[in-house]
Amino acid sequence: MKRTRLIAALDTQDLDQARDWAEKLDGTVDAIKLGMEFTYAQGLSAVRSVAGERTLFLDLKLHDIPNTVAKGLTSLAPIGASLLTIHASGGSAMIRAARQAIDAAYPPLHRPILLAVTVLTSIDEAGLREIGVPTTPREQVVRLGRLAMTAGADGLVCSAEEIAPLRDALGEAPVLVVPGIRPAGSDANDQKRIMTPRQAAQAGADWIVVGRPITQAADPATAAAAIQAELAAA
Ligand SMILES: O=c1ccn([C@@H]2O[C@H](COP(=O)(O)O)[C@@H](O)[C@H]2O)c(=O)[nH]1
Repeated sequence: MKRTRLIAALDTQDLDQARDWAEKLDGTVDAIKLGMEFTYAQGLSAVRSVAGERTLFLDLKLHDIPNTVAKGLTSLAPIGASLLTIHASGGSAMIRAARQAIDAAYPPLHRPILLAVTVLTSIDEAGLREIGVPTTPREQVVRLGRLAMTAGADGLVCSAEEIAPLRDALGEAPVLVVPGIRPAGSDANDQKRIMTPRQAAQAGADWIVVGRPITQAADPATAAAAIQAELAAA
C-alpha cells in the first residue's frame, strides 16, 4: 500500500514563527505548506527563505479569469513550489490556462503538481446550498474533480470523505491532497468535513494537510510524530 505523506500547514503572519515551526518539524513532516496568511504578510521572498530546501506546498488558491490565473502562476515559477493550488470552480477554461502556463513557465523536471481545490473542507451541505449549489459535497466534489482532471489538473484537494467516490469515478490518476484532518479528540475549529489521519490514510489519501493540531500543540514535533505513527499503522 502507498504511504500517505504529511504536510504541515504553517499558518501565521510571523516570519520567525514560520521559520521556528519549519525547523522544529524538519525530519518529521514530508512537506510544509505556506498559504495566503503568511504570503500576504511577508511576501514571496520570505516564502522562499522559509522553504529553503524543504518540499513546499504554496497554497494560494488562485481563482480569476484564465489570463490572470495563467500569469499569476507564471509569476510564481521562481519560488520553486512542489504543489500549487487553483480553484476548480474557476471552470475548465481557467484550469486549461493554468495547465498551459505551468507547462510553459516551469522546467519539466521542476514542474509543480497542479491541484484543483474542489469544495473547501469548511463547507458542508448547508454551506453549499447557501451559495446556490443544491447538492451534497460528495456530488459536487466528484463533479468538480472530473472537470478539473479533464482540463489538465494533476490532482485535487478534497476532504477524506470524498476519497473513495473520487477513486471510483476517476481511478488512481489524481493526486489527492486532503486537509480537514483531526486526530481523535482534537477540536474541529472551522472545519466541517473531517477525518482522522488513520481514516484518511486507509481511504487512500496521497497527502494529508494538518495545521492547528500541529502548530498549536505544546510540542509541534511530538504532535507531528504522533500523526506519522498513525499513518504508518493505518
Ligand atoms: O479545502 C481546504 C483547502 C485548504 N485548506 C487549508 O489546509 C489547512 C488546514 O489547517 P487546519 O489548521 O488543520 O484546519 C489551512 O491552511 C487551510 O487553508 C483547508 O483547510 N481546506
